[in-house]
Amino acid sequence: MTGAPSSAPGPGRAETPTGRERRTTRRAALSRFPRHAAAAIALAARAAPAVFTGHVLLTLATGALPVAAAWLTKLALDGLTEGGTSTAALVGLAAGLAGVGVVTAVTTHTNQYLQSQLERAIGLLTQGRLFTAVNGFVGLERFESPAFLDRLRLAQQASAVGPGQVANGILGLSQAAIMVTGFLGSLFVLSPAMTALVLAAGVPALVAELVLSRQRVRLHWDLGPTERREIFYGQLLSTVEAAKEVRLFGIGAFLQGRMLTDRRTADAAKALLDRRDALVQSGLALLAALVSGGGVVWAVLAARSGHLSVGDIAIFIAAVAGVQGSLTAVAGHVAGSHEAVMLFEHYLDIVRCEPDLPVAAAPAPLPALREGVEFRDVWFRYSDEHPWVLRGVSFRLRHGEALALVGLNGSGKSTLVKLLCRFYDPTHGAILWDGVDLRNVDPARLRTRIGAAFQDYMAYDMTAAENIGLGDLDAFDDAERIRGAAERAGIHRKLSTLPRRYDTLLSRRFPMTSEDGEAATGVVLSGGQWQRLALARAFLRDARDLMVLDEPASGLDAQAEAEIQEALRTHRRGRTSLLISHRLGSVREADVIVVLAAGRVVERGGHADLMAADGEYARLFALQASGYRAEDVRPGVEEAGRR
Ligand SMILES: Nc1ncnc2c1ncn2[C@@H]1O[C@H](COP(=O)(O)OP(=O)(O)OP(=O)(O)O)[C@@H](O)[C@H]1O
Repeated sequence: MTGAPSSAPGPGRAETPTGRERRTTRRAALSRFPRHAAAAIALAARAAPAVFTGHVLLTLATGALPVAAAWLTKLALDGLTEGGTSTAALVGLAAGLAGVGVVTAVTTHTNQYLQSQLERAIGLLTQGRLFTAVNGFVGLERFESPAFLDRLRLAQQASAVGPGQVANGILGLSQAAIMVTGFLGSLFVLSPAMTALVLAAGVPALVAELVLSRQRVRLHWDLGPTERREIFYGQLLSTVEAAKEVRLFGIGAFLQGRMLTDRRTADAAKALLDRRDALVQSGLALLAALVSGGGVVWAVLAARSGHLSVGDIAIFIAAVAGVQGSLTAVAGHVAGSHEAVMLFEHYLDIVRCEPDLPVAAAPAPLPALREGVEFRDVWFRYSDEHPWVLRGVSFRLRHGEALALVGLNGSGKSTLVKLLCRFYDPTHGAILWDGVDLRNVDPARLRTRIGAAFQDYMAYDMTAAENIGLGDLDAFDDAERIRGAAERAGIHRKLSTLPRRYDTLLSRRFPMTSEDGEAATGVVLSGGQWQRLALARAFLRDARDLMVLDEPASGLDAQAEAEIQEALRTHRRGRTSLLISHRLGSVREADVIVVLAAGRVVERGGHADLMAADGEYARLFALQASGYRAEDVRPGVEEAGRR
């Protein structure tokens, strides 16, 4: 195959919505509101059923209390001014008022506590579900998509507080509705015209709040990349990994400038919305003040002409304020829950996301490797927008064989390994495990069969034992196996001398407590020591069918490299392995060497054959060997180096 396949779907494309798609999504979001609000409420109820029930009951009860207080006040005032009411009845009304006050005070704080408890329970449940979903993405493509990362950030925010906000918003809405109904009823008895006026004045507030809440959600989304960049610059300025270069190159102020520019951009957009918010709210507040002011004038004149009693005036003032306050609260709760539901959608999008790589409904079984792995005309690019990285790669790795991949930087070696672990699927062509296409097997099952040390290995801020044990959770607490792996990776001696040996924290990021309960300092390993630790982690999985080592010795000193090469040679014997290395001295003993150039296999064969062919491999080998001229190497050492 010579030409590049033309219609390959790129893995990143599906996650990058266009402006039109985003607008359609927003419109559709409104129609999905009831369904998603119901999902959020159901989630809240499931997180802590008893707390949720208590919170609902108290919230609804709190809605009726102000109406009851207003009526009790009216009756007491009328009783006092109009006469004919017994003292016992007046005392009863006063006691009722006091009782309402006591119940209000108690329920308010109890309800606040229940609300906090509910939010914590929801946060725990949703964070768990969110990261279960994230862990379920078997590939890497989503983690490289800016749209996905924005959605994940919003989902994290929304999952922690979203369902609680939705529940509170809807409960608050019900509470405000009870209050509005109670006060509207009271007001209607006194003045139907005023009731209509107060109600009409509340409608613009509702509409305005809805529009503003949509704008706020849109702003959250639009500012996603800016805010993530700001966090990125902030991390560069505050993590030890970047601190060296930041100081040496004197780029602290430069990065800080970029961070603050992003912050200013985000702040300017937020300030614009806040100004709009303030303007609209002030206008609405003015309207409300005019309506209630006019109402009070009318009530006083009506009382003067004998149409209203003193108690009527009291309940009128309470009702106008109550209706207006409740309508504002209704608008606020509608907007709040609308905003929370729209944010909660990001959470739902992630937890209900389709698998990132197609997983067969009935995956093919993946028994131990018997024949080998075959790359069959594999073409790959990271997305439609990216250039081809692999262009029709075909080769076989036979069972029990040690295969080395060599080639210049960027020729596609690590990409091949990522495809082999099925972090991505080939755009065209296939990778076959004993003849079975990797697309047809369960990725988790495939990975249990592979041991690997990646070029960009992880240095976990955990103890030494944990750093190795993560290689195989079955051996996580198996000190013997962990020590064995460390010995083979040549890091045991170093780990044995650490303050708490294998239990020493390999980080200064977190506090460590020593055996006597005192605070102790974590230890920092050198680059080469970390690389040995990463190798030990890989060795812990060495009973797996296939060992993949991507530049396992790039950071090691000459002696360590010789030791590791020896360990790898011993390990490879009779096992299937794939080694990537730029140090051609370490690949010469491989059974097969595959040379990649610009995503194509340009040579393959044993070291001697490739040297005899005098092609790309021989050129690279000679170039590297010229750095070790024979006259500079003592005879014994030269021999040892060749072993
Ligand atoms: N996640 C990614 N998204 C987009 N392009 C990528 C990604 N990873 C690698 N590439 C590109 O793919 C090409 C091959 O990269 P790869 O890491 O496979 O090369 P390599 O042969 O392992 O290089 P090296 O010897 O430097 O490790 C490079 O041009 C690189 O820019």
